[in-house]
Amino acid sequence: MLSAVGPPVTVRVPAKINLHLAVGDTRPDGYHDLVTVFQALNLFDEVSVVTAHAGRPTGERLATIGQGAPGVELLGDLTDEERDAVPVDSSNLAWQAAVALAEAVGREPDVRIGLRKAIPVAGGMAGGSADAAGALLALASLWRLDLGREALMEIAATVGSDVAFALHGGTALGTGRGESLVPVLSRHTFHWVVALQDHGLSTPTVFGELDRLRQGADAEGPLRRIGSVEPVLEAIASGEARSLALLLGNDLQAAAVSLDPGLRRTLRAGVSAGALAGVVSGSGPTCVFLCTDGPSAVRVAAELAGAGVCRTVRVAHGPVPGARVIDGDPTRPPRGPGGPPAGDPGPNMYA
Ligand SMILES: C[C@](O)(CO)[C@H](O)COP(=O)(O)OP(=O)(O)OC[C@H]1O[C@@H](n2ccc(N)nc2=O)[C@H](O)[C@@H]1O
Ligand SMILES: Nc1ncnc2c1ncn2[C@@H]1O[C@H](COP(=O)(O)OP(=O)(O)OP(=O)(O)O)[C@@H](O)[C@H]1O
Repeated sequence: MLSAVGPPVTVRVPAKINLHLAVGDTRPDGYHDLVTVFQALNLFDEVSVVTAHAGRPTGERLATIGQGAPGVELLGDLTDEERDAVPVDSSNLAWQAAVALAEAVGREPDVRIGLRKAIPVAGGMAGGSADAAGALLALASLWRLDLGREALMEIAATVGSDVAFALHGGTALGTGRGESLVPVLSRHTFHWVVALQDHGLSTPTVFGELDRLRQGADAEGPLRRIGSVEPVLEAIASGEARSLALLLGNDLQAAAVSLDPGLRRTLRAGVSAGALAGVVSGSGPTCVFLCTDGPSAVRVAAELAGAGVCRTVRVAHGPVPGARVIDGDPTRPPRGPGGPPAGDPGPNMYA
């Protein structure tokens, strides 16, 4: 186990889905203006940070596990494919967040970051962005920074377009690149089935494919774009799953399906299994299916799991809060005698 200076701080951070994702044309900076409705679901990564031994990472390839030098490591029982999909060098988004925060406060990123992942990688649920948000909050606690959430969200926006929402959580209207957020009233719980694939889709590739389809489509008439966001906000406020189901939409879906045609079968199978509606989340390939209630979601998940259209399924609900410190906050007492909350990752990785 790593021997490290001081106790680690652990943050739990949720996955996101997009209930509505309207994509504008390409901006001069290469991004697209978005109007999106994010919702955080109870599918979490955990990010632990601890002060590392002195010494800087050697070049691009950060120190390997066990040496206690600054760097990133993956925790928990991941398959080889999952480990291969997540870089543990300086390109890891949690590390990039640590560097961004360290630069913002004028210190060295002398930390070891441990990631316990449950959010699908490159799945359209902002798994890497969630780890970046988790690292920001955990380090703000470890370093006892007097930074409000607004200041963290500004730094988050420099790391990636989805990182600010991973801090914010709940349900929110995102504009700009997706980093400018306004909370959305959502007092009701919505029940989802999440269909995970055995592969990812590259976000920039999906956006590029949408641009290509839109250019090509001009010859045969414009590619349909999803409608305005106001009805979606009203449906969320009503808590009526059937109303919201009619309004789920994602301009990136056509591009994701163009790159991964099997998603058509997945989307059909979810509705055939009893979901009210399905949509690709973000840049995909994860598909999410809105169900009438919890028991219905369990039934849909069971049927979808056997339909041969995805690697596995999860039953989830939202909204849930954004990134939260769950252990080690030096300014708060440790977790109570009632033992760790459900889903605890087990013994402290740095113990
Ligand atoms: C698809 C969504 O997940 C919807 O929430 C996000 O827009 C993507 O957020 P993200 O993965 O954090 O994206 P970033 O890491 O900021 O950008 C990755 C790449 O996606 C494309 N990108 C991303 C966001 C955006 N508003 N327009 C874009 O065109 C750009 O090619 C960019 O270089
Ligand atoms: N901590 C991390 N966890 C997962 N992927 C990471 C991480 N750091 C870097 N990456 C890289 O970022 C890529 C995108 O990861 P991510 O899981 O955020 O995709 P995504 O869920 O599609 O994101 P989005 O929904 O924002 O498009 C992955 O292919 C992976 O190589």
